[in-house]
Amino acid sequence: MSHQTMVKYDWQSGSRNPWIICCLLQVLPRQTCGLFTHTIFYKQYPGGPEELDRSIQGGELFFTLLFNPVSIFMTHLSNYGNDRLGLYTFEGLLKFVRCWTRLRVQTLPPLAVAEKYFQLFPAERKPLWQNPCDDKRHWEIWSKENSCDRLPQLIIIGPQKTGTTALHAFLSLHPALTPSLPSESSFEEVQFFNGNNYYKGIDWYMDFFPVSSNTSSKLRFEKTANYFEAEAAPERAAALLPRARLIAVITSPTDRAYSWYQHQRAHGDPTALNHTFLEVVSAGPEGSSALQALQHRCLNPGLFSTHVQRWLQYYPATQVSPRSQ
Ligand SMILES: Nc1ncnc2c1ncn2[C@@H]1O[C@H](COP(=O)(O)OS(=O)(=O)O)[C@@H](OP(=O)(O)O)[C@H]1O
Repeated sequence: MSHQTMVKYDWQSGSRNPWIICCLLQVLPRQTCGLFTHTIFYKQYPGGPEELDRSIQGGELFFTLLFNPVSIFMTHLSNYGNDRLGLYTFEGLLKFVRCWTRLRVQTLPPLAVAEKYFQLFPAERKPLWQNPCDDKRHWEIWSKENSCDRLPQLIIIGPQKTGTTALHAFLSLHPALTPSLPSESSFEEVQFFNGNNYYKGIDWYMDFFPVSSNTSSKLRFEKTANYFEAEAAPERAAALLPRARLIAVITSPTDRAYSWYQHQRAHGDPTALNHTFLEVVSAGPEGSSALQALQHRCLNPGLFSTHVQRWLQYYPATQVSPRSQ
């Protein structure tokens, strides 16, 4: 057997590493890259060729195929024509499966596989970023320029109008804390876990936390006040920053709602300018959609229990610090 390249994607690590359908492009999830991304000889297979044969004949590779509805194995395109170790591996695997199981093995062109995959795993149409530093295999194939010291350990999650700007300013003065860099569009807020910035990826997020020699020992933090009520934020934050500490500021929901109403008036929101606070908070279903939307923004973040409970589904209570003003 001559030299060949085999790339194996490990489906058994349990890590969710999905990709997305974006701009009409279907990108299949590339699972954790497990074994070989370099050229190897059959005889030099780690543990000996019998290890590879064992994996094919009822071992790890066989189980990978057995337990996953869709298996994707890749080889580098340039090696595709003469990847003899790949051909050996998969011919052997298919023979073994046909001989010993009743599985009907199907092959499909890439687009059809993508369609099938997203049909089976619709939740994976959207990404859920995880910390590459938590898995040695991810970390090893990650860009050399990246560092594990570029994610926050503390997040002020809001809600809006509870004094989060002041809290952010006070914490920024502390010598042991480093705030995220200000955003051009949203000032001190990064706005990553709650909206479309999330799709810009973790490199985009990490750029808010530059590493420098005198800050690496400091605790990095960011504040985004509308993470608190954003439905997707707890799961996303916990996937990337499972050990982060969170601060939520709890204040009177009425004061908070009124502050938001005034905020909107100050920003020239016509609905807030044309209605009293009482009209906004007491509007019924017959009110205009703009009025309903304003009412929602006034009241929804104040449903503290609902939102805190959602965060507690993803973070242990010991990491969430509700703070009253
Ligand atoms: N230390 C302290 N204690 C209590 N309240 C405080 C404090 N600092 C600021 N504030 C009041 O908080 C309101 C602004 O909240 P935020 O900074 O969270 O607003 S924002 O969501 O970032 O826009 C805003 O409330 P209103 O003045 O009622 O609008 C601030 O006055």
